[in-house]
Amino acid sequence: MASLQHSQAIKGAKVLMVGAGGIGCELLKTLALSDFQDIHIIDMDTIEVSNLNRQFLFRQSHVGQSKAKVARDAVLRFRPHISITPYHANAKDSNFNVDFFKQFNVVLNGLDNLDARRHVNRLCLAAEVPLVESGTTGFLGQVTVHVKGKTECYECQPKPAPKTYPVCTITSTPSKFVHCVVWAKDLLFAKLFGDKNQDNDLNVRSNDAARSSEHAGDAFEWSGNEDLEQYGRGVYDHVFGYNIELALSNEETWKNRNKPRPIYCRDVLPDRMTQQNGNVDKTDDLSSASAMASLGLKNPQDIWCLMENTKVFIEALKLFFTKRRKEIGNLSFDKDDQLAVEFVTAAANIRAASFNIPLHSLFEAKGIAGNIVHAVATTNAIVAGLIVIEAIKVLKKDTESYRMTYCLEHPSKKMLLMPVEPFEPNKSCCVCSKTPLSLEINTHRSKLRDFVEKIVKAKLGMNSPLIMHATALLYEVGDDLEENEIANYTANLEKVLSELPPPVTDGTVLTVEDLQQEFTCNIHIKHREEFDEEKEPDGMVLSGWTQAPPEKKDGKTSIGNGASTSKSLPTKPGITEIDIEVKEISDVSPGTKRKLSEFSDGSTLDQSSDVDVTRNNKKTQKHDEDDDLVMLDHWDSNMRKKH
Ligand SMILES: Nc1ncnc2c1ncn2[C@@H]1O[C@H](COP(=O)(O)OP(=O)(O)OP(=O)(O)O)[C@@H](O)[C@H]1O
Ligand SMILES: [Zn+2]
Repeated sequence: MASLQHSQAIKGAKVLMVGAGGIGCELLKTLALSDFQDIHIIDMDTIEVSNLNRQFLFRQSHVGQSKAKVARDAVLRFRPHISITPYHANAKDSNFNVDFFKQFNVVLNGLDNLDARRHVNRLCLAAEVPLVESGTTGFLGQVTVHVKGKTECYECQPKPAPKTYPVCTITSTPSKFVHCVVWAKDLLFAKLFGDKNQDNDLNVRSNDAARSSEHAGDAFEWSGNEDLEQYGRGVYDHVFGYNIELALSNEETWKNRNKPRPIYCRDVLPDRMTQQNGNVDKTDDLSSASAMASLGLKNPQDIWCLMENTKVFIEALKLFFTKRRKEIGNLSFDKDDQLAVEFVTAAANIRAASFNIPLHSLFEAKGIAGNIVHAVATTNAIVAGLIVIEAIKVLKKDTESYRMTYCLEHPSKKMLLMPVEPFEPNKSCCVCSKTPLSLEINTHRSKLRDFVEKIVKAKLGMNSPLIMHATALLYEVGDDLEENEIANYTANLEKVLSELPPPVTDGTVLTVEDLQQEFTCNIHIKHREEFDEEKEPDGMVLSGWTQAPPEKKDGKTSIGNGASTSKSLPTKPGITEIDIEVKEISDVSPGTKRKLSEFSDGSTLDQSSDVDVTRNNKKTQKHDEDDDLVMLDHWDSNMRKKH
């Protein structure tokens, strides 16, 4: 029986849930059944067909409706007297500001991306509202508690960087199927169907740059009246034939590598698939826009031969231009978009064939392209239960018993759940401890735009940044700016740092601020001439976020409360940096506080991705470059998991 204190804490609480997906639906049900009376839910999504078998509250008839509203209605059916307030909105919208957050006693995250997690973390810090964070990826899960001044914040532990590949591996020298998928999705798909103004490295680097770009301009543009099959064949020949020939002419590249072979459409598919101006159906029935369906290819687990991939490539391209023409120019790859997955699979396979890399099925390519980890409903349910347990402790201010709990894939010492005492705030965290950062950058070459995109937005997760050099404003985003201010900031973006008014040079301290997040940090600029293209592809290095843990005299890494440093927790599931201090769990009497160091399997999930641990990116499953093992590296804002 719950004590009076316990039930009063629950009944009097006003709770904000962010995310009504796999974890969020379980969480809402568990909150309602635990007697919570006042729950607010923010989710920006509507229900998709792909959510139906993954989120138990949703039905076919709900497709297209707000997740938050449907989840509310489903739970009100068995708890009609509680108050559930849904918001069909992005948690980053400006109306969810610090004052909005202040009305809640606790915030519970069931998110799927790093960006939103960081944003909510900052608002919780600013509003001084405790946050319970969560993430799952397959069988792995974690729940952590973040209370300002008492425990580390969500950003105290650096998140592992998303797996990235050197540009030249993707554009010119792929050696794994994943490189071909990244090329097909981020370059070719983006070039043909995405925003035309975006930078795109699609053109093969060549000494003859002028010739290359001249040719590229023609091949990718559809004139509007050109026969679509002919256009598709032109694109095909350009990227799989001509560009490969061009790359081959760069002999240095191939001295120690296997040469690719150019592939031309006529050699694979001599005959046209349709008559000129032929049988392309011009209806707008999006559900039938599938190249596989048109071509009679049924099994997504089949590996198509080169000819089948070629047919899917041409057919998918034609379908985009006939059935989804309005979307062209605005599309970005979505793993739930069947036609996009078909196109990317075919393009990746044709490129793989060219580079003598084994071909893969659509099912496999989709998994790689969408960074999919199949979700386990039970893990979501366990994690939702743990969130409620921690939320109740927070409401009772039972600080001593807060735990971060890790759900492991295999029992370790007969335990599947590993509770660990939370760490103290990291004194070098720039978010909760306001510690300055330092940035090595070439101030003569890097533009303000590079700094804004790669550091302020990507690394610091700011949405509406303001950048100051002493009292001078270099850049600002906002709805209330005057035209001349906008013109001024736009011009600044294109200037290299050392030419800004006033110049940003070695020794400058920039102040970067996001007013909505109430997050400010100072960045010390250090000029550096050269960067390693492979290891430092951004051309700049941000540091000072966290410091290495103190070395103990015996050489062991210090772990436990107070040692909340970058090394104190393993950051990837299965990678145990702390095996050195393993204790038998059986030695720990029930009720004894445990630290992660006491468990031999210290699997830890990073919550940046939707699984991010999903997470920063959904816990994300990536295929490791070196051994084709599926690796969880949790953090790209684009990463996704599957339920
Ligand atoms: N910035 C945000 N504001 C509001 N809701 C968000 C934000 N970012 C993510 N979400 C929501 O968080 C939820 C995360 O849930 P989950 O990871 O189960 O995703 P899903 O959409 O249900 O599944 P999948 O990503 O595999 O399609 C989603 O419903 C998503 O809409
Ligand atoms: Zn912190």
